[in-house]
Amino acid sequence: MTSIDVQNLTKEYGTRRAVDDLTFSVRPGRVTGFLGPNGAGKSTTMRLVLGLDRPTSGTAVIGGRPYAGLREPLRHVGALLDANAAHGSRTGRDHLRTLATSNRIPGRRVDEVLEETGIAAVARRRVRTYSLGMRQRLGIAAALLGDPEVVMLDEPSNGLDPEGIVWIRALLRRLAAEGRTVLVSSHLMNETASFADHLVVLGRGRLLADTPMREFIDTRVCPRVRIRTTDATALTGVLARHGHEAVRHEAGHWTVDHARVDDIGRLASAAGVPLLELATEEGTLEQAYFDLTGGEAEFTAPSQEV
Ligand SMILES: Nc1ncnc2c1ncn2[C@@H]1O[C@H](COP(=O)(O)OP(=O)(O)OP(=O)(O)O)[C@@H](O)[C@H]1O
Repeated sequence: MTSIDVQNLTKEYGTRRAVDDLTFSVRPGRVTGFLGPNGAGKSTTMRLVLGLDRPTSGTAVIGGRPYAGLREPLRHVGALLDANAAHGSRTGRDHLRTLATSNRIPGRRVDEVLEETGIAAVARRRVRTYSLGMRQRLGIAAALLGDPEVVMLDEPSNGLDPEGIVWIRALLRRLAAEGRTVLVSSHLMNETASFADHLVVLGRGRLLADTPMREFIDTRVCPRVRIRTTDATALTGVLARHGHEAVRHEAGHWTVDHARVDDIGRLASAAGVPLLELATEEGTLEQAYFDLTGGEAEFTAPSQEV
């Protein structure tokens, strides 16, 4: 099985260090989400792995070999970096046929990936007439063309409609279940949470985290208990007597940190507090991500009151 291995990778553009001594591996059989604020170095890292740029120092290899050393690379690595990579004057089908021919990929794969990505109906139209979502699907079709063991996608959900978002989620899960190595960058935290098993997070070119997703969330965000009641005074009273602090939210519900739903339920029941809702609120990837990357963003808008 084929891993992507990045070792002490550094890339400088003039005096700017886009990638700073990065070391991590992307393993087969799982989807690895690649996260980080704008300018963190995700695309640069992907370009270095694909041999589209030369590192200042360090190495990036696929199955132990640099991309440039792979024969018929599309049969090993499929990548989507830029949805506008296809020539606008070509049809989608011709674009894929050219890629297939130069990588000795059987012609039937062109029709298969056109079907799989849902663009068979527009395959004979020129790419310049495609919407962003159609271009994105064409880029994904190109990535899948060689039936590769390694798939790298830079923001694949960009421009996709709701049906497309559901489709890409299932596709990524399937590729990983087939034992492929799947690296996907995204700025959409809910999306990433829905497909990733593992996360690699960058900030200002450096590695901030390389952990299973569940662990990433659980170590940063404590789950809390969420409660709705018709008698807030009784609720806060009984909780305070047992050392719990309840926090009121604008929507009308309460939350209690560092508590278990069973304990809070028993206390409320024993005190006769009427409950409309009692649930565990798991931490989200978004909360954990902000906890880690606060201060790592290079470009931020002034904060706004929510
Ligand atoms: N060709 C280039 N010449 C000069 N600087 C570059 C070049 N490519 C990238 N950079 C710089 O390298 C840094 C990392 O950029 P990169 O595009 O890799 O980040 P990213 O994490 O993919 O960001 P985004 O989420 O915005 O796509 C940025 O500061 C960017 O301006």
